[in-house]
Amino acid sequence: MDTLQSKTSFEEWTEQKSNGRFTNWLKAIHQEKWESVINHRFTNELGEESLDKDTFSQYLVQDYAFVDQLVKLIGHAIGTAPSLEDRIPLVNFLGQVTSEENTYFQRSFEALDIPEKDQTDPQLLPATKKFQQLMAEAGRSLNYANIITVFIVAEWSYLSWASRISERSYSKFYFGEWVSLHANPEFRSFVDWLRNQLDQIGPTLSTERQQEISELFEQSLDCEQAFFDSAYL
Ligand SMILES: Cc1ncc(CO)c(N)n1
Repeated sequence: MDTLQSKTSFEEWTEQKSNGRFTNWLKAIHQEKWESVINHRFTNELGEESLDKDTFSQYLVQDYAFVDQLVKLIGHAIGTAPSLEDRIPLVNFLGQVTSEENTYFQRSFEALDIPEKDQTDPQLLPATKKFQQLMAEAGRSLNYANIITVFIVAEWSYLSWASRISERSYSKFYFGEWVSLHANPEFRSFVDWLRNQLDQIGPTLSTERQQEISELFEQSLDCEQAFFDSAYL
């Protein structure tokens, strides 16, 4: 396990690295939490298709509410991105979430017999509310770096665990497609592009602001962890 302290500044860290990406610094200083999220029991059971159907159903219901807030966050990212060139990949990704991913949820809800009320107005778990609040707050900051930091944790962590379990074939489409939605070449290149956005901004920020971004990255990881944990409550 990495022995880096969360206090290691980006400046200190890059001195020992040639071409160290800002987002790799963020991951390195929160390595333990990162590993815990991407190797969560939920992802392991999903990868073995041994995940309990009710556990997955509850997770999907909560996640659809997460996705609604994520769509709003992407809207804020689009509005605060520095140029049209930067807005376009965000717009395309937003299009995917609201088409392919949205219909994945619709088809899964039907296959899993999820009541209408749970699809449109579910009882939110505390972890879902907390994550929504973090995204809403980042959106309200109207600060592109803050906004994409939360966004990066969400997409990069999903890419990481999904890639680990994407080799096998799945008998249930709602398991298999949930993995392939987060482990395909287009998604991979979007996540890399998104990280690059922050890799470019990060090094230009003051040490204090870099520390704030690091804290936001950590809070986002905490939200991911709690979100998976609450599938088992
Ligand atoms: C909780 C959570 N984090 C990240 C993603 C990826 O968008 C998701 N669907 N749900």
